[in-house]
Amino acid sequence: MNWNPQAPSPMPSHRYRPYTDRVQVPPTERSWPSNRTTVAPLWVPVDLRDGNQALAEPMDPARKRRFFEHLIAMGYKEIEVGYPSASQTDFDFVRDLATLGLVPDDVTVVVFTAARTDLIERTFESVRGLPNVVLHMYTATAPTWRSVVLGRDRDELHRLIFDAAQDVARCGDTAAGVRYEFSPEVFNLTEPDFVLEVCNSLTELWDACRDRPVIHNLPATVEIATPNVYADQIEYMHRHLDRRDSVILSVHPHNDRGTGVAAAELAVLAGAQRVEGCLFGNGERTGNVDLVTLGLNLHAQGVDPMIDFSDLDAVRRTVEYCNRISVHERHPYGGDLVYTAFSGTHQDAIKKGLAQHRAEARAEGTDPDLAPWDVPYLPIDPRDVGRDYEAVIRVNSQSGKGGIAYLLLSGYGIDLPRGLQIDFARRVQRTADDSGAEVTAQQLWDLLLAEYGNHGELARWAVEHREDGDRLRIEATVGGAPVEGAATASGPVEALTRILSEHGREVEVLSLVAQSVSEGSDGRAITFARCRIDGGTRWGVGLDSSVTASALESVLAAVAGTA
Ligand SMILES: CC(=O)SCCNC(=O)CCNC(=O)[C@H](O)C(C)(C)COP(=O)(O)OP(=O)(O)OC[C@H]1O[C@@H](n2cnc3c(N)ncnc32)[C@H](O)[C@@H]1OP(=O)(O)O
Ligand SMILES: CC(C)C(=O)C(=O)O
Repeated sequence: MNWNPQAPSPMPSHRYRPYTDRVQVPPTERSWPSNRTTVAPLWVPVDLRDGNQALAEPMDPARKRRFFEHLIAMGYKEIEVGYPSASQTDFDFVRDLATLGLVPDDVTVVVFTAARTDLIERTFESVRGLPNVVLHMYTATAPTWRSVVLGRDRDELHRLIFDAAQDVARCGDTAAGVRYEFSPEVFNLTEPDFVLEVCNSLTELWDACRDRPVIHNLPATVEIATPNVYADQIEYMHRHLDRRDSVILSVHPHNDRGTGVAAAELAVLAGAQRVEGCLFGNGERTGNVDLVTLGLNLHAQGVDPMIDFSDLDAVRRTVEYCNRISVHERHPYGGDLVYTAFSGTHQDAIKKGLAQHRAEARAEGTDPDLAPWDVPYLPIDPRDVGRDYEAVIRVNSQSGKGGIAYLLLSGYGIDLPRGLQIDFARRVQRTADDSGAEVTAQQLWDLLLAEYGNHGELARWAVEHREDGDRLRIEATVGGAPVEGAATASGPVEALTRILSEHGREVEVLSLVAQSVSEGSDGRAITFARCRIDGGTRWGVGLDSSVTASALESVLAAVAGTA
């Protein structure tokens, strides 16, 4: 129940206006809701500029270089490398890229500048010698920025931008592979007709053509509305920008409302061809849109992101090292916990799903890593991004038999019989509840043996195969009482039950399952015995290098457990 609507609210929400009062959303014929994304847009990481300017400690040259090289290795083809007129570090970094030949031929570097002659000239100085360059000029265009920050009306601001664009055209040697980008900063709060007026004038001034298109980058500098509103704004520009085939329509969402990814995805449906963002969503305030999530969202829909995410942990380590900001455990695709289930029903479903996936791949003769994926609760196969199944299931007090069985199977190669899974899960839950902590595979193994195992009951044994059956001779203790004797039966386990009967212990072996243990067991056998004893049923587990001894021990352990 919400608080009493008559009482004063603790939240001063009345201070804020709905976006409908602030944004002019143009009337638009809207086709984006029924569009589908079937190819990846051009991704442009801006970590070295927008991400970097948001860091408490901007990257030093070594970090910048490591980040840049990782972006290249991942396959990014256009990379914003800095704001070279703003700092000597950025200027020197761009010069290093040029003089040390660090930029592959198929990669374009983007350099960022404000619309000021001195800054533009300095920016061009920084890129001398680089073959493929985009000069990216920006100016805020939204009403509040015009009046409060820049002190210019629409016409005056248009003049400022146009003059600076002329400087760009004067300094830029287009023959030498320089292209131009313009960002009307805070596009999402700017009147659409003003954006069109400014952008179209630059398209003409810079003489955009199909072979040398201009980039108009339309930022949601501060996210203020739901993503569908941004999509409407982008579709309107997509439909109305002049020389559309000579313009690359780019978007640059931020994440103030937590919907940066959705905004970018809908903007692409609405006609955007290029997306600027940062890996794992670093950037001003709540960050730029996250290029990792965007890329892997496409991957999860069967669309090649055209970026190599196959070692996502290495990407994450680089980003964390360079930004000095850690990636959250729940971060989509890259967080430590995102392929891990603790809860029982999820674990059960994943375990069944993985088993079915493997079985189907085997039946089709397909590599499981390449076979179609449809495993409950796992939108993608963790192995696609270099994660292992080991971490998929972890056990705590919320877990059930499926997860426990999965850990023992993956850790020790043993497949607990279903009845034992149910019985053991109750005991594990008690232990986890008591400690409040996670239970590892090793702890489960120890607990299994402690709860059901043999504890030195079988001191000596021998089986003689004879005409009339197997003759078993044993010396053992059960619940502290000695059990010694011999009996002949069709097998050693039946003979054991006869010896036990002679000692006053009636035991019926209901099932016996023997397996070999994989992990660090020196080829040991494990046997799970389900026995009816004194009117109840009880599980026993035997572990031994001999299969026969492990079977005998499992029965003795079941009897000892009831003593
Ligand atoms: C949304 C974004 O991410 S935008 C990028 C923001 N990034 C940064 O600011 C990081 C680097 N910036 C800097 O190092 C500095 O701001 C510099 C070197 C570029 C300029 O420094 P300064 O000359 O000291 O100016 P300052 O930082 O105070 O900038 C404000 C001035 O630039 C003007 N200005 C702001 N943006 C722009 C623009 N895009 N184009 C032209 N002028 C602009 C302002 O109106 C103001 O002018 P005024 O002094 O006449 O009032
Ligand atoms: C100027 C643009 C590209 C920007 O960084 C922003 O709006 O956030």
